[in-house]
Amino acid sequence: MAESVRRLLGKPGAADLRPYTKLLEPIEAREPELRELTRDELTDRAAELGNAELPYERADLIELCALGREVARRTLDERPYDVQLLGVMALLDGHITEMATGEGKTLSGALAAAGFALRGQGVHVLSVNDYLARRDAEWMRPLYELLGVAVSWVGEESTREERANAYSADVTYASVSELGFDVLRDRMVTEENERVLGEASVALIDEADSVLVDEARVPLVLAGAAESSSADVEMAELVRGLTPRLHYEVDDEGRNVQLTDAGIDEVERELGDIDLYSEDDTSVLPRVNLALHAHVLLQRDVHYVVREGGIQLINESRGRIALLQRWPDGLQAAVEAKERVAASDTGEVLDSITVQALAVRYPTLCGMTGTAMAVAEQLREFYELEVAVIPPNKPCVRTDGVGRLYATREEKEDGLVAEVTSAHATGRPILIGTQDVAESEALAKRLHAEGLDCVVLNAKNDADEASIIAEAGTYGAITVSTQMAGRGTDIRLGGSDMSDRERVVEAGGLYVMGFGRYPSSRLDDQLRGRAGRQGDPGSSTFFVSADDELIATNAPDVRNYAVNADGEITDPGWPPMVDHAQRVAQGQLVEAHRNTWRYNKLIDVQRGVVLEHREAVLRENLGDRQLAVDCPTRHADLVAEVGAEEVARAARLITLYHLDRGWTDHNAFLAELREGIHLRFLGRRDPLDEFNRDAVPAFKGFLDEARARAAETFGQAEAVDGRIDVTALGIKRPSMTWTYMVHDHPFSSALETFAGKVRTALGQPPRSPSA
Ligand SMILES: Nc1ncnc2c1ncn2[C@@H]1O[C@H](COP(=O)(O)OP(=O)(O)OP(=O)(O)O)[C@@H](O)[C@H]1O
Repeated sequence: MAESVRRLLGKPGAADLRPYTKLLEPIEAREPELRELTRDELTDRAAELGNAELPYERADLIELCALGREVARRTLDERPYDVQLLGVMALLDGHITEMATGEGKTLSGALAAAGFALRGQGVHVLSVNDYLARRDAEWMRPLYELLGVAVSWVGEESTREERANAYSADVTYASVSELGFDVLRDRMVTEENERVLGEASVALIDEADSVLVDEARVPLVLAGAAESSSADVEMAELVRGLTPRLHYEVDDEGRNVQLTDAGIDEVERELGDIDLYSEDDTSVLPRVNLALHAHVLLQRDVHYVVREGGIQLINESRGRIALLQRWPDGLQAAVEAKERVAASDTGEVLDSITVQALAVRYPTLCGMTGTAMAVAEQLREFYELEVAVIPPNKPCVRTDGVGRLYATREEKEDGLVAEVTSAHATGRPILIGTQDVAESEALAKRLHAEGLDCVVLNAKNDADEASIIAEAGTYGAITVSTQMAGRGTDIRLGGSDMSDRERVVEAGGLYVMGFGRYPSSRLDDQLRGRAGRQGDPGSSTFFVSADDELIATNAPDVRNYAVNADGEITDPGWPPMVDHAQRVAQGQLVEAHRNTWRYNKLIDVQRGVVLEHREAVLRENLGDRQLAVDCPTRHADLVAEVGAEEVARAARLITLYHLDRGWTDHNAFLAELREGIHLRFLGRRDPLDEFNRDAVPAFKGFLDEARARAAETFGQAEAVDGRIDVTALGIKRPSMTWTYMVHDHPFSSALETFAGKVRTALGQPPRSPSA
C-alpha cells in the first residue's frame, strides 16, 4: 500500500476517514466543469445545496467540497488540499478534527461552516479571542460571499445592535467569552426583542481542546452594578511580616497554605490579642486566610502581572493576559492589597455559565485543533465527540529529540544556553517555550548576558504577538515565549515574507526548545508543532530538571540516577519516568474537571427550572396570570384603570425582577456553600453530598417565594396617568455591563487537596492518575 494511502487511513481510536477519502477522487473530477462557471453560477450552485436537510448525502457532499474548493481558489487564491477537504467532511459529521499547525484550519473551518449554513443551520465559529474572531471572519468573507452565505463577527466593543445584527448572519465568529456574555445577558432580558442571539444550532470551535477541556470548567460570570471593594491592607501587611515554615506551611503541591500554631499566636498577638477562633467574630480568620493565600500561593509574573496600576490575571492554559478575568472578589482584593494597587470595582454576580455548559447548548458541536487525540477520552466522556485525525498535507519531517534531563535547574539552564549558542551560530531560528512570564524574563536576561539577542513574547506584550510570532522564523532569530496555544499565527521560515527561506531551510529550519515540560503533553505538542510546518525541516527538544515542579512532585525518583560532569542524567531509564510525571499531572486536571462538572450539573438543573419559568413569563404572560390569581382585587382594579395590556407589562417586569433577584441571591448562596464546604470536608463527609444536601432544599421553595414576593410588590402598585410606575416599586434592573471569567483554581484546588487528605486519613491510597 502506498505510504500516502496508508497515512490517510488514520490512527486507531480515531474516527474512520475512509468514507471521506473515497470522495476525494470524484471531488477532483468535478473541478474542470466548475472552473468554467461564472461567479453567479457558482453562487447558484451553492444555493441548490440548500434544498435538502443535513446530513449531506454522498453526491451533495462531493458537490459541496468541489464548489468550496473552486470558490476558495477564486476568492483567496488558495486551492484547498485534499486533507483540508477531509477536515471539512469530518467537521460536517460533528467531529473534532486534529490538524497540525499551519495545515490551514481556518479555511477548512470556513468551508464546513458554510456547508452547515447552506443547509439552513445557524453557525457560531468560536475563537479563543476577539482578534482571531475578527481576523478569520474578515479573511474568509470573500469565500462566504461567493457561496451566498452571510458572515459576521462580534467583538468586545460591539454594541447591542451590532451584536444582534452579527448574530443574525448565517455564520458568526465570536470569542467564547463574548458569546458567554451574550448568552447570559439574553437570559435576563425583560422584552423578547432585547435578545441579541438567534437560533444558532452549530458551534464550530477553534482550538477545541483548549476550550472544551482546559477551560471547560471556567465559569463566565455576568456581573451587575459595580461598587468599589475595600482592599484589606491591614491583613496584607500583617501576613507580609510572617515567616515561612515558622508561621505558615505550604503543602507539597503548593496549593494550600495554613498557619502553624506559632503563626496563629503571632497573628492573634498582632491583632491585639484577639482569639482567631472566637465564635463571636468569625470574620477575622477568613480575612487572614485570604491574605495568606494571596501572599503565598499567588505569585507575581506567574499567576498575574501588575500592569497599568492594576492586577491582570494570566490565563494559565494559554500564557496570556485574561483581561476580563478575576479571582472571586475577596481574593482579588487581597492580591490588590498585597501589591499595593488600588482596589478594583466589584460587582454582584447575576448569573454564570461554564464554558462547558456554553458548548453543550448547541445540538451540533464540532471543532478543530492541532492536538486532540491526547484528550480523545475526555472529549468522548464530556461531549460525546469523536476525534478525526487528519494527516498533514506534506509529511512532517521534523525530528523530535528525547530531550535532556539535568539534576538541577541551573544545570538545565546552562545546558539550554549552550545548545542555543551552538545552534544560533549556524543561523537557525530558535523558539524557546517557557512555563511562565517570570521564567521567560529571567531566561531572556541570561541570554542577553551571554551576548544572545532575543525577543520575548509573554502575557506582558501579547498585543504584539502576531508580529513577533510571524518573524520567529527569520534567519538567526531567537524568540522566548510562554505557552503557544491559540497563538493563531504560523511561523514561516525565512521571516513573514519568506524572503530568506532557502538559507533557513539549509540551516535546518526552526529549532524549538522547551524549557521544561508542561503539565500536559498537548501543551508540549503545541510548542513542538511550531516547527515542521507544511513539510518544513525543523526539530524540537525539551530540557527538564529534577528540580522542575512537575518532576519533583510526580517523579522524584529520577534523582537516584547518576549524573555526568555537566549535571546531565543520561541513563535511558529517565524518559518514561518524566512521561509518567506528566500523566499524573494530567490525571489531576481531569479529576478537577470531573469535580466541577458534578457540581455544575445540579446548578444547571436548577437554572433550567428558573429559565423555563422565565420563558413562560416572557412569552406566555405567566406572571400576569399568576398575579390575577394571587391579588384578584388589585389586579381587577388596575385593569379597570389602565387596561389589561399595561397591567400585563407591569406584571411581567415585577415577576421577572423577583425571579432574577432570587436567582442572583441563590447563586451567591451556592458560591458560598461551595467555598465553605471544604471546611466541613475535614469532618470526613463527601463534599458533593454535603453540597447537594444544602443546595437542594435551598432551591425547593424558590419559585413559590419569587411568586409571593411578586404578589407583595404588585399589591402596592399604583396607577399614575394611565401607567404603572414600576421603578417606584423598587424594580430596578441591574446594569449588566461586564463579564469576567473567574479563575476556578482556589476552590477546586482546595477541594482536591482536602480530598487527598481525607483519603489519606481514611487509609485509602491516593487516586491513581488515570482514574
Ligand atoms: N490550500 C491552501 N493553499 C495555500 N495556502 C494555504 C492553504 N490553506 C491554508 N493556507 C495558508 O496556510 C497558512 C496557515 O493557515 P492557518 O492559519 O489557517 O493554519 P492553522 O492550521 O490554523 O495553523 P495554526 O495552528 O497556526 O492556527 C495561512 O497563511 C494560509 O493562507
